Amino acid sequence: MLTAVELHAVHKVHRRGTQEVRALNGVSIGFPAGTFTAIMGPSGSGKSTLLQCAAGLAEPTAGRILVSGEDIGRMDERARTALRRERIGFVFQAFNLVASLTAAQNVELPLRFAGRRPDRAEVDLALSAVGLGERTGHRPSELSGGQQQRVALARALITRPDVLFADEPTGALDTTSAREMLAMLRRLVDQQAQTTLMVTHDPVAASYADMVVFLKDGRIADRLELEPADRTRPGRIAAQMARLEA
Ligand SMILES: Nc1ncnc2c1ncn2[C@@H]1O[C@H](COP(=O)(O)OP(=O)(O)OP(=O)(O)O)[C@@H](O)[C@H]1O
Repeated sequence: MLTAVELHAVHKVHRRGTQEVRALNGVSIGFPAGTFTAIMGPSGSGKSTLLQCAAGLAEPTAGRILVSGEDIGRMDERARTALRRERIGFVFQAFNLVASLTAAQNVELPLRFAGRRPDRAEVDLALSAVGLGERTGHRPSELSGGQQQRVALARALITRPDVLFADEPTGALDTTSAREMLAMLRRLVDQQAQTTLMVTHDPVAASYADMVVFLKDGRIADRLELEPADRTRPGRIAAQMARLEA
């Protein structure tokens, strides 16, 4: 199986004034293409830092990161920008939509940044795929939280990225919208082999993944492989989290 993202002995030290915080402390792991991984761990364990480094949004202090087999540390700034714009999709807890633009214009943005003229049919299709075909002309303030996050998902996927990164994508959603978003992410993996890495605190959200990686103190503390029968059965994941937080 191809590995979409590989981390080799990755360290990340954040400097805050004279203080140093070791957010990642020698993380080595591969994420197979076409799979859905949830990253869990106590607050401050390094989850967001891992995602930011793997996506090329933050630079590791040491170690190597490969995306689709390419070492992103060896890329010049131009290549890294192109990687971020065209081969990586990102969804955040705060939807980060541009308030003055319509849903369709928000989805078009990554294509414009990549220097491509957006194709209206392509944008409409992306919004239909997330169930928003009727709302392409709405502005974010005219959409519910769940709908705004679906616009953000369509925007993240419009460039057909190798990897979709999601940092607490359901953190700001009500239970029903959260389940819809998770089911959508799962379908993308099952039907389009969309490699997905998601940081979450929620064992229910993690239970939609194929694998759960647990971080503690910047290291991988454990992994749990999930069978389809485990989906939406968060008990084992919650128990593992409780052990890590004990
Ligand atoms: N930009 C930064 N500058 C300084 N320290 C940082 C920075 N980003 C993260 N840290 C520190 O690095 C450690 C890991 O942070 P990170 O956000 O990756 O953890 P996390 O597991 O995602 O936490 P949470 O679940 O609370 O979001 C924490 O101690 C955090 O305070």
